[in-house]
Amino acid sequence: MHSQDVIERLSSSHDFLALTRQYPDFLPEAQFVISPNGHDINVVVTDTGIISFDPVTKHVDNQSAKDIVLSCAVHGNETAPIEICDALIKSLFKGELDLSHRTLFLFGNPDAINNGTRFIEENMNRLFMGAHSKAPGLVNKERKRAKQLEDVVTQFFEQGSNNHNIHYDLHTAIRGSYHQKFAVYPLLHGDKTWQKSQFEFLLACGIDTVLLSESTTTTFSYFSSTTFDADAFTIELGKVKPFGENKQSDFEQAHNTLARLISGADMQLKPYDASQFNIFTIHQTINRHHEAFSLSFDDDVKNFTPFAKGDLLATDGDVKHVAQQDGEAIIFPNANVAIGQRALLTVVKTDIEPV
Ligand SMILES: O=C(O)CCC(=O)N[C@@H](CCC(=O)O)C(=O)O
Ligand SMILES: [Zn+2]
Repeated sequence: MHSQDVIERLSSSHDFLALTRQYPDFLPEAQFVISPNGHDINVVVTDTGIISFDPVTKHVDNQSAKDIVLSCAVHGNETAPIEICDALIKSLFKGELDLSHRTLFLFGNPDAINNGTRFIEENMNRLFMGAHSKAPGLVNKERKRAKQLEDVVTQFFEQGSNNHNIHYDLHTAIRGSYHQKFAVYPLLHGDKTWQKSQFEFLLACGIDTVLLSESTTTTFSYFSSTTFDADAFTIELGKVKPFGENKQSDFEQAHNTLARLISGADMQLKPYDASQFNIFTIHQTINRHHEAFSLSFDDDVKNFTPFAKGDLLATDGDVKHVAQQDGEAIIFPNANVAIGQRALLTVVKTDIEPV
């Protein structure tokens, strides 16, 4: 495959996901201009799963410019976000969607998409903030890919307007959830504080539940939030399902709101009203340290299930982890994580005043 082949394939099929899945390891760089609505858009394919769209004719002034990263498939089997990004990319090619803001789309882990699994060797969403290169170094494809994604995002934001950086990292959760859609707001540093406008955006996507992280992490959204001052979230849009099994209506609000964001259309946001949100703070992060690790509850127990103070949550070797407060709820329980990794979060309700 040569650059010209990439350009020809995309010009005729508009299907960057298919091209990515056919060539999960490598695509040659390609740069070309499309004018689906008479407005030139500069398209750059950097590699497999990495494509950006830049409006040559600016529709917005510099003060309103946004540089937007939409990533999906950082976990390969989380298909609904892949379908949303795929649809947005096709709409841009076909001219069904206008483009007002530079937008970078990332299909994070093409091999894992094809494999239908969360990852191949290592969970990529623990490899950002340079973790990819810490011991044992760039020893597998996921580590190399995490580094490449960091580099691409760095270049994208550095070449942008630096006016308003945005990164929504789209996921779906392994378990069902009492709150179907929710976002993780990464820890904010310095005088940065939670943004009302972002809560309004989330609500327009159908997300009324937000978990405030209180620790540094090595996730993709934390990387963009911390390094580029981006409004960045991990966004959980529902439950993991294979391709073809996602109910489109469940994702319509998120899809339409992202489309409006990219196109510069009126976002139709409702003014922030705290009573419309469930806001939690992350209370315990329970990592697995022993081979013998078990959760105290079944696989069908949903995210946000509350426990009573003293209830056993997990046993890690000889250590027993219990709920420390009444109503402490579980998130992302997974007994099968690698040793040293996060096996469970707990959250408790909180109130905040975003600005
Ligand atoms: O459902 C699960 O157990 C995991 C869903 C998922 O992939 N969640 C992200 C959250 C990242 C964050 O904390 O910002 C992850 O575990 O990577
Ligand atoms: Zn995920």
